[in-house]
Amino acid sequence: MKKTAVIGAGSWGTALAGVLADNGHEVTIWARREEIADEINSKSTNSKYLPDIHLPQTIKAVTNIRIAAENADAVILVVPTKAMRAVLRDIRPYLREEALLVHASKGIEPESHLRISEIITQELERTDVVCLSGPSHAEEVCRRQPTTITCSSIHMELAEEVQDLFMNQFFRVYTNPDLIGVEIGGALKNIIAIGSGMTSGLGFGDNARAALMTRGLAEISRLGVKLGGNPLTFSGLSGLGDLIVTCTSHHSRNWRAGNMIGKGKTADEVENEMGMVVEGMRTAKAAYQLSKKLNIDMPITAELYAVLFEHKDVKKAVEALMGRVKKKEVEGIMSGTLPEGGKDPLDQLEP
Ligand SMILES: NC(=O)C1=CN([C@@H]2O[C@H](COP(=O)(O)OP(=O)(O)OC[C@H]3O[C@@H](n4cnc5c(N)ncnc54)[C@H](O)[C@@H]3O)[C@@H](O)[C@H]2O)C=CC1
Ligand SMILES: O=C(CO)COP(=O)(O)O
Repeated sequence: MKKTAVIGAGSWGTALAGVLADNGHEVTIWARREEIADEINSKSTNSKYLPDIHLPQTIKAVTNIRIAAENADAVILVVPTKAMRAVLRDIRPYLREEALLVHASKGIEPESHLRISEIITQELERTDVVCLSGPSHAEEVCRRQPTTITCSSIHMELAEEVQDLFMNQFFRVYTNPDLIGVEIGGALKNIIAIGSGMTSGLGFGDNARAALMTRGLAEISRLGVKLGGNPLTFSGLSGLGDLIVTCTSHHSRNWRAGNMIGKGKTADEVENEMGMVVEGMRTAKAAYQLSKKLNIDMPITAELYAVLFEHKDVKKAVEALMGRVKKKEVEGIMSGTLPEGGKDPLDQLEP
């Protein structure tokens, strides 16, 4: 039994707190708002973020980050990307050096273009962080429905500790040493999920969604490989797996946001209405900036950026994508044009 602190009492932090409590760990969840902590402590519910869900009664909530962190053996950071730096600055004085450090957030910071583990390293001056990422809607995890997920770190022994911490009969955890690929896949699929929601909002069907997901995965992989990710990671749980779960589900806030935009709302209206984080919006800005800086072709991201930040009409964005110049479908070994810096995926397949 470990003392664990979950930092962030939104849907995902609360769901992960439930898994840890099911596994017999002591769980303290840090909530920013008093009323959320009170509700968790008095009723074992978090109705704003997870309506109709009863949490294990052993979960305790606090609003003082020091109390959550100071005795914890493992600290799980689960706040939106835009809040991560401020939370890290608040928690830093109370973190034990030997505490296992995990994050489960999905995003890239605009302007700095840093992944979450890089933000953590910058703010805490430690590299011993593990990322937990994969196809996992909080609403289903809370109902103990079968879920698979990946954890990754540059220190694989720590990833294995996190695998042991979370793994149970309904929550199956794999490890993957490719931290760059795991974080990039988890962050960028949210952009494509917004696009998938838009196609439904526009009244398009399965063909459009399949097109967007497949070509979306191609551009996620293109950027991810350029940044140093393993091409195979993008067809794994944190890549294709998470792309499927977010592009095809009404649980996804990114999908729902895109759907509303497809039906005619502006990005600002949607962000105000959602009341929950829509990570894909800011990540679209970061990915667009990165694609320009690194000269990577990311047409779907570029069109979504124009819709979200330059008021481009969604239908015009679809026309632009469909009217692009002729292209070959496959990059790399099959077309004889391996992306610059990319490794041949066939060389990395295990026998
Ligand atoms: N909901 C899900 O099923 C999954 C979410 N994630 C990721 O987990 C991260 C957190 O998302 P959710 O819990 O779903 O979001 P949410 O929208 O359900 O909750 C966000 C939480 O962050 C807190 N928060 C917002 N701004 C803050 C600030 N400035 N400082 C401190 N706390 C702040 C809110 O009070 C709330 O507790 C995101 O990066 C998301 O992509 C990852 C996997 C699954
Ligand atoms: O990342 C998720 C599932 O794996 C949740 O996606 P949303 O943030 O779009 O709800």
